[in-house]
Amino acid sequence: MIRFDAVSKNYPNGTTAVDELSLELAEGGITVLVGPSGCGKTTTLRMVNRMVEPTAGTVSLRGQDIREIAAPELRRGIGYVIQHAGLFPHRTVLDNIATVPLLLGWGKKKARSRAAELLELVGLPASMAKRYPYQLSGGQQQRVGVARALGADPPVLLMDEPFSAVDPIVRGELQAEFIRLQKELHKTIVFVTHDIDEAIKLGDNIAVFRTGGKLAQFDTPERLLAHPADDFVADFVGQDRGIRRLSFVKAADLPLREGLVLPADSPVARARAAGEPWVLVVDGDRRPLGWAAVADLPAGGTLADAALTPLGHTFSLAGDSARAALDAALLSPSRLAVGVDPQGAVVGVADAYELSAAMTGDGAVGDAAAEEATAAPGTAQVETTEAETAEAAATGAGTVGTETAGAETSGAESADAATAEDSVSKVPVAKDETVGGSGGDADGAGSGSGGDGR
Ligand SMILES: Nc1ncnc2c1ncn2[C@@H]1O[C@H](COP(=O)(O)OP(=O)(O)OP(=O)(O)O)[C@@H](O)[C@H]1O
Repeated sequence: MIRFDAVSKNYPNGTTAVDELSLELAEGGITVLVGPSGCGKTTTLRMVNRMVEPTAGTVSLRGQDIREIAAPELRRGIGYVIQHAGLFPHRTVLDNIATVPLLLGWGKKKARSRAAELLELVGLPASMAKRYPYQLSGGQQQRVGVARALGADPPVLLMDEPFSAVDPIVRGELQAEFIRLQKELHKTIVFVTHDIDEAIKLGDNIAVFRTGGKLAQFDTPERLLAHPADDFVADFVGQDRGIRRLSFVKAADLPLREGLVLPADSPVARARAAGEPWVLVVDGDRRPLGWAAVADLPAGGTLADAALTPLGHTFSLAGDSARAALDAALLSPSRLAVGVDPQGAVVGVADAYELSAAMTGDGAVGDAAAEEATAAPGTAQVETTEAETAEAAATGAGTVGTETAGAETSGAESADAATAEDSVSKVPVAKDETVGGSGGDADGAGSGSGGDGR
């Protein structure tokens, strides 16, 4: 639904921020733009809401060239979340969230009641409504930023490093909450991060950029991990991509052995006949009781007479990934992983070798989709020059510097002064002008990000 056709952005100083980008972002999905600093992620994101205008090519939204849509109208349907949330410091949490509905002329009561709903939606207690941003933690502020962007229920959300400024634990919580929220809302989300783990966790599709604004690969997380298009992507994705890839292989598809699973009333001789050092003893409902070490079994009788070693943890064939299965094998006293069905009954066991062979051999489990992977254009990496780096620092493009509360407050104040519907058109302009002062876009649209959540 968002489509880039041969889109480039060149700045007068000779920087190519985005180079002939062609990309189609799925409706209702999360597309993550990832890559090293200065590779054009933020520029690409801002071309979607016309904060940056392309030098060449076309960006279209649901089939319509966005140049045909007035920027204020376009932005009404596009929520915008930035690093550090960019909340208005002099407004309460509730009024921050109500910003866009108020600008749209909803009236105070309706806007605030919508804001209260959104507060709950992002997992914040109603008691926080009257607080000011400085009275919230970084993670809470970020939730308010997300709630504000959702104010007018826009179908599209642009998120620029929204979780980068919080510690890893809070970040994990925000990511989990975000996944939950998206399951409910099905927004079309473009999400910028420099963190490949975050990209893999959140993205339905991932666009990896290299310096020079070139798209290196556009793929699902699974395919990116299984088939990086070139050395640059492989390096960027990381050394442990094999292990991480297992998260996308369903445990249900793994081959398991049943011969080592024996009911407690089985004769000891049967366990010996299995020819393996361990057997798994189960009850009448095939629930696991524990491991029996064959070498330590009594001479006769049944497995009910044997001393059992506790199980370790099992993995679920219904919901777990191959990664959980491999983990279960590595931690198991027998080095065998136990797969159970939703009722907790044992389906079978496998060791780490069998599991990894199934996952990495010819015709490996979960590889069918990966086979469809298309090779991405493997263009040479363009190094960022020192001058460009200095330019980036000076303009503060995509950095916190442009996203100061002060800049956003000015935008807000301008908005407050204008009439409601009018201010919808004026806010982005006021904001761009304010921020543009720190080094604007060549088109005069301003390179700074706004904080009005739209
Ligand atoms: N207004 C501008 N004028 C000149 N060059 C610019 C301008 N804005 C951005 N650039 C350059 O365009 C390139 C891409 O910048 P962009 O902010 O899109 O990168 P990014 O991938 O988001 O980086 P980061 O992860 O560091 O935020 C950089 O080299 C940057 O210096």
